[in-house]
Amino acid sequence: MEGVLAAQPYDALLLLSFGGPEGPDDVLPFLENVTRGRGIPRERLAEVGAHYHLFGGVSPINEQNRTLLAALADDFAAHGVDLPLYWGNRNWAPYLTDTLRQLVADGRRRVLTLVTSAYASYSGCRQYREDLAGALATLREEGLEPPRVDKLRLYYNHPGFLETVAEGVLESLQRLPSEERAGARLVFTTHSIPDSAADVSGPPEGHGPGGAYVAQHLDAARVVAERVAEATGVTREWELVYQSRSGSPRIPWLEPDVNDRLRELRAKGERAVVLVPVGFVSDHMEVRFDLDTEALATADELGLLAVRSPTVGAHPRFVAALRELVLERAATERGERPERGALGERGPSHDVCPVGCCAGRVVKPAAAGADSPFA
Ligand SMILES: CC1=C(CCC(=O)O)c2cc3nc(cc4[nH]c(cc5[nH]c(cc1n2)c(C)c5CCC(=O)O)c(CCC(=O)O)c4C)C(CCC(=O)O)=C3C
Ligand SMILES: [Fe+2]
Repeated sequence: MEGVLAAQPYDALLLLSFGGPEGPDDVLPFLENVTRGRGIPRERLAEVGAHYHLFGGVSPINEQNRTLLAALADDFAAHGVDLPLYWGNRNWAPYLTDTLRQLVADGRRRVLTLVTSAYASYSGCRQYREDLAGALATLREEGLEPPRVDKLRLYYNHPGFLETVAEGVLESLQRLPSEERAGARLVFTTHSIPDSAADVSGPPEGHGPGGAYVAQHLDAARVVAERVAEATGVTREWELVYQSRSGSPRIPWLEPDVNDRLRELRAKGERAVVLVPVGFVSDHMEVRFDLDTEALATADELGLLAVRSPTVGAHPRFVAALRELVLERAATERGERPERGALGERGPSHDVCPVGCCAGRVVKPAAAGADSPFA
């Protein structure tokens, strides 16, 4: 038992996520929320709306977050961690601003935030910090005293994340016919983002082609590939590809696209692949549609054997990792020097985003970082 002091000085953990529609009528307003003020072509919106309608207008992401919260609550209780859990989203109810009002009403003054993105990028890191700043500013305008808000370090290279991904790959290999297993390649996937966003992802000293976004994914993929090689005794080829591109076709985004790459691999005579969505933390729409529906259909047409390995979701080892990260940060805030687990070559990420980290196209206030206008 870690004991009730373990999470001090924090008095709440806030799960901050993307949000998704919960029925057909929600799809369009949700997409309008997502794309407000961004240059997403109308046709792309209609196309993405159709993906949601294929699933009854329901994104799996909200249910996955409810499951994660329940698993965190159980894990915390089992380890004597007394930290109330809250949940707010960027694009759909429960909206972040409403959740922060509730936190204040409940008397919470020191909040630690866990976002459902494991890597550095504008969309996965700074934009969530901007969401926090916007919500805190609203509270202040309403005459409420905003709580102090911190954000957990990026967890893409935490042992409990990467070991869970590797275990999923090993299970997935078992789903291939035994004679195809040894030859199967690992095709890691993540969300494509504009090259210009990738280049400025992470702290300024790492800005340059691909930035921290690409470097972190390559580091994570390498660790997983090595674990799988050790466990199977087979060193197989691996690579990182991209999916879910949107935006104007004239603007360069990270490539190759997973579907294009599957075609090339088949043309080169490859027979089997494991698609590893290492860039995502749950089987939300980008996984269910862009991989399970579209990429697996591409593979099928090509006569390429393909299986998709699981995301970490609410796997107990990942949930334990989140608890470890919370306790680590709490200890750091108390002035202790806790162990900070990290696999791969890049070491543990910073606790506090420096100025210029994951820069956006325009400078907006962002909370929970060195440039936060809030305490
Ligand atoms: C890096 C990244 C992550 C991973 C990190 C993280 O998890 O945060 C992520 C996650 C997600 N993205 C999601 C959905 C969407 N993303 C869109 C648009 C965009 N994503 C981008 C990047 C990312 N997105 C970018 C650069 C755009 C272009 C517009 C813009 O600059 O903002 C659009 C608009 C239509 C379209 O263009 O596809 C939608 C509907 C959902 C929910 C899925 C569900 O409902 O289950 C999730 C978890
Ligand atoms: Fe997205």
